[in-house]
Amino acid sequence: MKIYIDGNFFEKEDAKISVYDHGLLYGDGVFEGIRAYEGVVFKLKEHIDRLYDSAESLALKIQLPKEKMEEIVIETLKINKLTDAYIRLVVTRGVGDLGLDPRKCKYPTVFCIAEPMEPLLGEDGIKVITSSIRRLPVDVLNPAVKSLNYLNSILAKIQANYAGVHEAFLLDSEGYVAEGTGDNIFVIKNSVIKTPPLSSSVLKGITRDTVVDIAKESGYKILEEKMTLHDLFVADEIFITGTAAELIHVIEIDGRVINEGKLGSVTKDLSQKFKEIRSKIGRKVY
Ligand SMILES: Cc1ncc(COP(=O)(O)O)c(CNc2cccc(C(=O)O)c2)c1O
Repeated sequence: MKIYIDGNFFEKEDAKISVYDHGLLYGDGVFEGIRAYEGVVFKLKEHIDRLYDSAESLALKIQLPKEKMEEIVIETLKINKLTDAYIRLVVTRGVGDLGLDPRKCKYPTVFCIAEPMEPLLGEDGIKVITSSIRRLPVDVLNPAVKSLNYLNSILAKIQANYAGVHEAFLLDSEGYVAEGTGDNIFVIKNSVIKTPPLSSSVLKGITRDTVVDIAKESGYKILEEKMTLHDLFVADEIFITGTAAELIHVIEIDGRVINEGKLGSVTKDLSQKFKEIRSKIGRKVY
């Protein structure tokens, strides 16, 4: 595997960044997780737009134009001859003396990893718990910014691991359901689809947006609405969405079995429609 770092490609074992990189020292940076299917990078423009918005929100100036950043992703896939891949694109504040002041860093570090990833066949559903760790409030560290600060999610994931389940859901500071550690949440009740609004401390997931569009085009009633754990406990169906996860149904939450532990018809329909389009919307590599 060849890794892109600041204009050059390195073999995996030689792909290193400085210990003075503020991305490492302080989590000062942003990233995107992107997927390519059959030689098409799914919604590459949308991912690059979100990356630059996240950077802008942190006053992190990316000198490279968006077009160049897109080419970095394409070139990284080409040099590794990948068609179905998971891509990690990272921009840090850059190398600077010790001390968190961003002005110590003269220019950002940019690196891109691409690894083979077969499209998920749709796991057999997941069990989740509700974490006691609350999602960061929008006025503390806005989850809309996809930063390198993932400890909030990691602490919740540790709780899921100890509970022996796949995933943890986080509530926002008001107690409403926010999102998973690396995924958005959808709930179906009486054929109405709901997903937490951005004001519930969630990342505006690109898969989430795609599923909302598919649902609307399919004629479903879909709402962005604050939800409580009660809404999830009595749901007909629950599923999560994310670039890595795609769509995966939840079979149990905090011990409550959902839809008898089976894949629901709405989730199945949306998942099939997502699989149909995932290699058709985006940027061709070859
Ligand atoms: C907190 C959070 N919420 C929602 C999503 C889903 O967004 P997208 O539909 O745009 O992917 C994410 C993104 N989730 C994500 C992205 C990259 C890597 C990993 C990982 O688990 O290694 C997880 C995320 O990190």
